[in-house]
Amino acid sequence: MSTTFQEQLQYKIDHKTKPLLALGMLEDIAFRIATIQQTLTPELKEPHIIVFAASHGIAESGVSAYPSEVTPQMVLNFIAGGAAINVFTRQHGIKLLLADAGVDYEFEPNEQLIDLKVNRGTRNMLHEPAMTRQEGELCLERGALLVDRVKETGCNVIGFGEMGIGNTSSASLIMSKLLKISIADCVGRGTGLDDEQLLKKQAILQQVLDQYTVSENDIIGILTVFGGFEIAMMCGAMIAAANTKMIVLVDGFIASVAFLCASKLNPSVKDFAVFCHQSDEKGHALLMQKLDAKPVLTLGLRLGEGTGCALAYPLLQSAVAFLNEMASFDEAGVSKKTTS
Ligand SMILES: O=C(O)c1ccc[n+]([C@@H]2O[C@H](COP(=O)([O-])O)[C@@H](O)[C@H]2O)c1
Ligand SMILES: Cc1cc2nc[nH]c2cc1C
Repeated sequence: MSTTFQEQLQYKIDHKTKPLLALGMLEDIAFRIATIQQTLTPELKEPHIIVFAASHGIAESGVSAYPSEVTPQMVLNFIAGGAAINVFTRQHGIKLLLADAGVDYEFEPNEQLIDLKVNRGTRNMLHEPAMTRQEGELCLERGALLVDRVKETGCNVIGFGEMGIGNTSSASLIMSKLLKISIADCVGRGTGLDDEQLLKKQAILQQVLDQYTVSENDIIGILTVFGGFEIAMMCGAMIAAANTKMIVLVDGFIASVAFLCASKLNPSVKDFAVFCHQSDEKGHALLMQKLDAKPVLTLGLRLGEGTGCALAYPLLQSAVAFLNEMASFDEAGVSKKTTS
């Protein structure tokens, strides 16, 4: 009797020297990675994380606890190697790429910063759409092209992070619109708003939402109206990564919203995703539920930058290692479960 690939894979996992299912979520991760690679002996090669940075016009309306200039300042910090994502990618041997998707700052040419700048920040969507449709399409295209370049290194596992003061506002609006959920359920404290500031942010975002008529089927239209450049670029990058059968590491709230857009444009991206962590940002738990996702880590992070991807990566390595290296009951001469 012939067995399917999935049956062979499940058999291999189930016959490792452990009680059935005793490696919990590591078994799901191993199953997913092996299925993506269509092999019983998967490998993780040339892991990359790309951080896309962009500025947001809405930031001038008081929706973030930090000023807009933190975005270019943090880009300089990434270049200098001093941000959390630099530390964690160094720790785990992950190659970090930095892309300027649309920061409102003229950086000196620097070989560590990939210039994909579409504009110097989005427009304030309280007054006009965050970007033009052409800009939105350019973001998808540039994100995809960068991933195609990374693919040439032999990379088969890639995570996406972001940096953009104000981007939880864009993410909340996109989530609310695409999933038809009230904005109140999608808005959170972002970089750390207090109760009063949170209510103000919610009122501003409700005003934005009421202002535009865009169909929930028009994904690019929604990205265009609500921004931002880094979210649209992550969306294009995720689709390209899945198209070339890479494992797609999904980070926190903003990256998950980019993934939501990607999955609406191309439902097959879901087969390539590993949801790395449950962010503390309000809205993320509901978004994970709607995507039927069970994040690997719950650490109370709300940083972005792809930090959840970097922190989850060693667990993917463990999942692949147990599948490749652990002995089976037969190999080790260990007695199998007693059957009643
Ligand atoms: O990844 C997350 O879940 C996450 C949650 C809250 C905030 N952030 C980061 O904080 C910034 C956006 O927050 P805000 O308040 O400026 O909209 C942006 O740079 C994100 O990387 C990230
Ligand atoms: C300092 C700082 C670092 C960040 N990294 C990602 N989002 C951020 C927001 C702030 C404010």
